[in-house]
Amino acid sequence: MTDTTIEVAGLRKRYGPATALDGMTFTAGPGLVTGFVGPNGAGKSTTMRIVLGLHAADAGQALVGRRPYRSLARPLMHLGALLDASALHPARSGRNHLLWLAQSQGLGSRRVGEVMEMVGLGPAARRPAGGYSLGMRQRLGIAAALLGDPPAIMLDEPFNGMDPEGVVWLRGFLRALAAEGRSVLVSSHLMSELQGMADHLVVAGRGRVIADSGVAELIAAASGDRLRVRTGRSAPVTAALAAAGGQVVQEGEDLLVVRGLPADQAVAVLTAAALPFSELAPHRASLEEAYLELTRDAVDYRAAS
Ligand SMILES: Nc1ncnc2c1ncn2[C@@H]1O[C@H](COP(=O)(O)OP(=O)(O)OP(=O)(O)O)[C@@H](O)[C@H]1O
Repeated sequence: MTDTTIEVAGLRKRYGPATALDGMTFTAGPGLVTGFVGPNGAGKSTTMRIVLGLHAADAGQALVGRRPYRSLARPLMHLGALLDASALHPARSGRNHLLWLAQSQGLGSRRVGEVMEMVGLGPAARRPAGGYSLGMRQRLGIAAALLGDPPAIMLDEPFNGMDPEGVVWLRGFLRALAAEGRSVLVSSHLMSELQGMADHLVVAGRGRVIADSGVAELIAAASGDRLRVRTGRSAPVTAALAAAGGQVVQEGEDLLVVRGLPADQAVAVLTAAALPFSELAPHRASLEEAYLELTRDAVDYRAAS
């Protein structure tokens, strides 16, 4: 498969007085699911619109396989994208919507049937798309993105409106696309959707990248050297671990968080003192915790607490 990295470099964009992009720079490479996350207004959709040539950047460039999207003769065969799942003719069936798209790109009708089946819309193919649920429209949009069997896929908030079964399906589906060597860029503002799926995370805030890192590294950094200790005897356990050099914080009735003490040493201390515990393990941060840590200073629209 050709290397079709999605690359944005130094993108700037203003809408009147509002700065939407302020030097957005990152790449989404082959074989990886890259999560593109950030608070509302961070510039994710604007970046994707510029990649597709729908909006012009004031500065910087966006490339797909080293070429601007607009210069590609048959773009659906290079990059498949879903920006707005509701952009369809309500009276047209899902199948006819795709047929119309396929014809515009010189693709045959067989591929339409294939992609409808891939996204699980086979049984609803001939129903008017106006009657599709949001989750079904997302599936139709993903089918459209796959029409040209492109080596790069870019989806804006594809989990929106999906039921839990749909979320599980889409996670596995995107992982499989990446495993075939495709570049997969997926925006979201719910970390839970990306947990266990994204290999790489680009975190945007106020129009620029504030973190660009492998998911494993991000989680390790946010996890720190903390231990979770669950015990019914918090007071003597706290005293014993503190005496061994740990900094102990009580997080719940029977839950302690300990810094500065390796797990094997903590076990040895508690065992020697014959103190009981039902859990003792390194704390592993969720992707959500890692993200909140990173974006603490970049949230424009935080709800009043
Ligand atoms: N067509 C437009 N006209 C005016 N302002 C715009 C336009 N598109 C985006 N903006 C502004 O640019 C900024 C970035 O918006 P954008 O939609 O790219 O963010 P986002 O990260 O996709 O947010 P969300 O998570 O809410 O979808 C926001 O301040 C937004 O109000």
